[in-house]
Amino acid sequence: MAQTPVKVTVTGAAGQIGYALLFRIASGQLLGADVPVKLSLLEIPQAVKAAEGTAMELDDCAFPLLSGIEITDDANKAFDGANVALLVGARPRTAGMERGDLLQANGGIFGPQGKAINDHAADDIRVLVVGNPANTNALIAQQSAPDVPAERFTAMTRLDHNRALSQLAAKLQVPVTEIKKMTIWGNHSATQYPDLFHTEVGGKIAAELVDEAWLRDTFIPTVAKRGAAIIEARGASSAASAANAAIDHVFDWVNGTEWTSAAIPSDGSYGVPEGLISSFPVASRDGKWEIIQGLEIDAFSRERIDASVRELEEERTAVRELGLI
Ligand SMILES: NC(=O)c1ccc[n+]([C@@H]2O[C@H](COP(=O)([O-])OP(=O)(O)OC[C@H]3O[C@@H](n4cnc5c(N)ncnc54)[C@H](O)[C@@H]3O)[C@@H](O)[C@H]2O)c1
Ligand SMILES: O=C(O)C[C@H](O)C(=O)O
Repeated sequence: MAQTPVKVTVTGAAGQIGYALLFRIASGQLLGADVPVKLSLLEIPQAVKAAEGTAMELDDCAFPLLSGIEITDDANKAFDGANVALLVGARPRTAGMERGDLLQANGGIFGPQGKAINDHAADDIRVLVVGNPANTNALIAQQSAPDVPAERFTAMTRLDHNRALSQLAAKLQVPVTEIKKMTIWGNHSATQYPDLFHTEVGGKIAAELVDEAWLRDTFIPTVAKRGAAIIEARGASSAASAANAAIDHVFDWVNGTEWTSAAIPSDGSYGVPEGLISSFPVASRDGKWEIIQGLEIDAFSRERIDASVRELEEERTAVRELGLI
């Protein structure tokens, strides 16, 4: 273990996603099987004891790559020297609640955490926001961190991407590995647009392999409302699948990929207003996300991308009015 450990800060570490995430980070799945990590767990004071319990279990795994664990309720300490920040801690949506209801409840968490990242994180900090409403929480954190390059703040739509892969694979009876170029556009919400017009299966465009009614009336709503369906079925929001998607997002960001979905700050591509943190088809090269350019967007897709982007603009307006950015 010659390499200096990478410091990974996880907020909401005592929560259910935290429990599904931390062991995978410590085992090397977040950054690579040869990269030592140091974990920093941030929790609210009343959950610090539970985080200590999780840390005891992490110790008991004797992970060869885990070089240390810090636990704190102080964001300034938690992000001090952090190279990767996974902002999970937030209030989860419960049955019947829409993401808009969460803006006020969660907005206050992400401003101070963004400031702590700004003031204390390492120069190469990469931030993934998982806590909902993820895109707008990422925007709040980013706006509170003016010294950190804006593109280091991202939000998670990889779970939506993976859900779309799984639904399409089941429909076409193919392994997920045969599906290429899946794309989620927009917000991590029920307005998101999973796009099959650029997705390829065995070299053919997926939208041409399924009938339009299934695409419009089954596939899109099933993927977009999967979070609510999981809450309905489990009585709690998705946890292991969300942790899995966070691992996928950061692994690909650091190690590279030719095509996936991630919510990153818009540069104006595809008519998405600059600055909104919106999901795009992305590649990762040299440790940086790039929006895949040059895709043709037909009227069906345009309408759906625009609807989700409109929702992101409304959320941005709402948090501006609340004084959160
Ligand atoms: N983007 C996605 O795809 C996706 C998927 C699933 C869940 N989520 C979201 O992830 C978030 C966490 O979900 P969960 O199931 O782990 O929730 P949870 O309630 O089990 O855990 C949340 C944890 O965050 C902690 N917390 C609250 N405020 C905090 C703060 N200011 N600083 C540090 N920690 C804080 C709580 O004490 C709790 O331990 C929710 O917002 C949920 O909606 C997002
Ligand atoms: O939908 C939710 O509120 C939970 C989470 O974002 C999910 O997609 O599973």
